[in-house]
Amino acid sequence: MEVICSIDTKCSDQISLLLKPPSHMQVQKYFENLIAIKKCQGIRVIPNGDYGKGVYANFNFKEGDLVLKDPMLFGIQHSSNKMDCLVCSHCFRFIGSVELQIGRKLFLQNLGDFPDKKHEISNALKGCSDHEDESDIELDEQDKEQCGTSGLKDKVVALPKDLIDSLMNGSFQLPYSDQFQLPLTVSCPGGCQEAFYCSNSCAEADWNSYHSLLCTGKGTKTLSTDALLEFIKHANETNDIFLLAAKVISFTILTYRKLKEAYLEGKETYDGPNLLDSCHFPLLLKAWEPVSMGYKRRWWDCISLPDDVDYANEATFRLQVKELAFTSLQLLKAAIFDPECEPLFSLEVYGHIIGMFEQNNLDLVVESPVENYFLYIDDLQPPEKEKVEQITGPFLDALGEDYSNCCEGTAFYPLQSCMNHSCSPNAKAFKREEDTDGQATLIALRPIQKGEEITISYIDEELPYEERQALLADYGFRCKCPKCIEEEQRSS
Ligand SMILES: C[S@@+](CC[C@H](N)C(=O)[O-])C[C@H]1O[C@@H](n2cnc3c(N)ncnc32)[C@H](O)[C@@H]1O
Repeated sequence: MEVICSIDTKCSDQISLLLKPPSHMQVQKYFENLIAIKKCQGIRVIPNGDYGKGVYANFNFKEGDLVLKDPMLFGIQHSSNKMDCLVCSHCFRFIGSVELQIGRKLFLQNLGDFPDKKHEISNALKGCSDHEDESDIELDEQDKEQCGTSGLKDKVVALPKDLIDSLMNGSFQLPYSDQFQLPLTVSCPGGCQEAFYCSNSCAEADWNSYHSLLCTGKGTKTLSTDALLEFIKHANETNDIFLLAAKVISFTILTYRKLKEAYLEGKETYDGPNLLDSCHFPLLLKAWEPVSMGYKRRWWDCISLPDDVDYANEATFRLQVKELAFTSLQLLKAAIFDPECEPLFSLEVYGHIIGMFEQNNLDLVVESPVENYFLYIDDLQPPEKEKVEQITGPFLDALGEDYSNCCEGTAFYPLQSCMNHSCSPNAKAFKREEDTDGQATLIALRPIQKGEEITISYIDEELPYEERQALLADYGFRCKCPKCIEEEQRSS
């Protein structure tokens, strides 16, 4: 059965305007401004290259030079990764302390069902924060029994619960951990126990940009916390890309409200015809501008067919994806709907937002300081190394193989997402030692001359030709880079 979203019909004119690709002039102006603000003068975005817009060198770069640091516009840590790493919900830097990271992971891996344990987690964070946490919820008897003593996964070694607690509350310090200091945790200003930050400025920026509408705490600006919790639960159980789409919608609504306030105070003007006086639609278009620049296709049209779905069932699969998006959208609408921003709640817009992440496919990865900590201990000289390992060894054993998982998620980077693909790229995303947050860092793989296009590889470029082309088909193109042309000619 076809999915019908009434807003798609009701707001069709505004939706067309929101989804219309920006003109070359708009692209040029937007990126010139962004590059000036971000002070990344080494690049230019040119709107009308061979494959739409692309990024070009504005300087000569040597091999290994930093080409660009690109702060994300929207990002999420994967729900499944939240158990492994405690990171700032805004910049994705690791927070607390090495002890907290280790203790929290041991604590959570023994609790089992993570999403339902937020009170316990919050309680556990007491003493590792620069804020007094008001929550005084106690673990129930079953949890107390489980934690650190039973219910442990295979291969990992049990540690006493008191020891895990003392790691988390800061009363136990691991040797040499002062060499790996992390920012203290700052709680969410809305009082939820989901978001934590590395600084007040990150907490404030996140609140003002997205989180005030998506917070489940007492200070939230959401319409219904229950509806929001339902939306989050659905996303966690199906696809956490919906959480990222919710951030985009929340960002646009909050930006629209700020623009409207400034407009009503006479501080903001807008050009062009006033399409809908009551909702200041041109202001909504302006709030949407950063999103309008991202390359987009409808999610259910562009998502690749999973290996276990037969081509004969493709139409059914795409319809199921559309239905899933519709269910998610209805839950989000119940939580944060704003009638002045109604077109944002159309399935057409929601599908394109999610499709934007699908087409740009930019991984968010931040290395864990826990890995560096254990590497440092491993590099100590005897007899100090043996002495220290007597203390750290049991923790390493208890953590098991995944002792140093990175922070992993999905993000949208405004400049990196303008970079076209090459199977023989001249730049790549690469985190240096000093890159400890979620910004994208692009490094030159070989000398790049001023005026040359800067390309990255969207896939593993070492794969054989046919496999590369199959993976790139998900992005809607066959690669015609020199390496592909040469390999194609050789095989024919
Ligand atoms: C992340 S965007 C890159 C920016 C894009 N050119 C734009 O105009 O916004 C990815 C899309 O760019 C196009 N693209 C990127 N690299 C390409 C290539 N080597 N050949 C053909 N199209 C490419 C494809 O349409 C792809 O889905």
